[in-house]
Amino acid sequence: MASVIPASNSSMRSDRNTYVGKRFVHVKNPYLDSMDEDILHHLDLGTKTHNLPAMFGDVKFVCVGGSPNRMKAFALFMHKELGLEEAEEDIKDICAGTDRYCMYKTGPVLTISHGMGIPSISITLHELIKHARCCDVTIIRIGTSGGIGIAPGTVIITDIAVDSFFKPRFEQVILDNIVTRSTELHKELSEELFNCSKEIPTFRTLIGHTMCTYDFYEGQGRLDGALCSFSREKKLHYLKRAYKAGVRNIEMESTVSAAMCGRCGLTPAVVCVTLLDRLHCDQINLPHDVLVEYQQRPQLLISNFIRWRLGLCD
Ligand SMILES: O=P(O)(O)O[C@@H]1C[C@H](O)[C@@H](CO)O1
Ligand SMILES: O=c1cc[nH]c(=O)[nH]1
Repeated sequence: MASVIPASNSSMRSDRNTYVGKRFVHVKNPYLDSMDEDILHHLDLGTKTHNLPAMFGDVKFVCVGGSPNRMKAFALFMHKELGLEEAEEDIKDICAGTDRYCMYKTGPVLTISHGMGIPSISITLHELIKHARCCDVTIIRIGTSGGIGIAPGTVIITDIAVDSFFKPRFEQVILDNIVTRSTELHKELSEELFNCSKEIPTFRTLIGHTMCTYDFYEGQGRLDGALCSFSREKKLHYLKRAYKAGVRNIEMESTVSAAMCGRCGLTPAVVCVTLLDRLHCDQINLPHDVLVEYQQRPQLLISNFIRWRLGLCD
């Protein structure tokens, strides 16, 4: 791990929860304060080697998504949209010492890739949140998903993240207990995002429930995995029940993201484009250029939202 500040520097050990009158990021772990050093292994950062409060203290928006290339493209796009002076070549991957995740900072926007699935994003969020000394942070997952009963290319702003039983909960196994946490998202933020989407006439945006699964194949009722233990009829029956329960898309990170961020004082949102209609097919067979354009849709919406929040819109 690259050392950027002297190991003896103690100025970074600022007290937790020091912001008054603001919604600050807070951690719920009494053990962290007694640690002499904390190595954020998967981000290749650490409390003795990096001045984390100085690096991230001014962050107001955290944008996360699965793929490193997509998130790098988003960071470069935000850099342009915010009209920042720094040369594009100087925007470096903060986590370059590891190939697990990538991270870029452009003004108040931190962009991070989280890999695929609940365990992967959960590790990212633990390491991201536990030494964050920021306040009033909005965290938005910008992802892809499978739609239910809607045209591919539609962008869904999640109002409620639900599990495979259509329940708004995230079940975390802790030791040998199942701990259930709420997956409530921020209603006003979803509405604010939806209002921003009205300025973009080139694609459709909806608010709906998002189902989060532990798997892409059997877990999402696909018939094309290495294993399949149900019939086409059962699959369609399940997806139609999901639709009736308000689910409009399926992905793999929203419940844990809502549960963790909500508990730690970040305001979470989830905005995903749909790549297919699961009532019609299981395979994603879009031409490459269409896939790329679809993936840019949530990015465009979030860029508009951030510029609007920062007072940069006309
Ligand atoms: O952010 P991405 O596009 O990676 O999100 C969805 C959910 C899974 O991580 C992945 C499955 O293809 O795409
Ligand atoms: O069908 C899909 C497409 C993208 N991501 C998912 O999790 N499911």
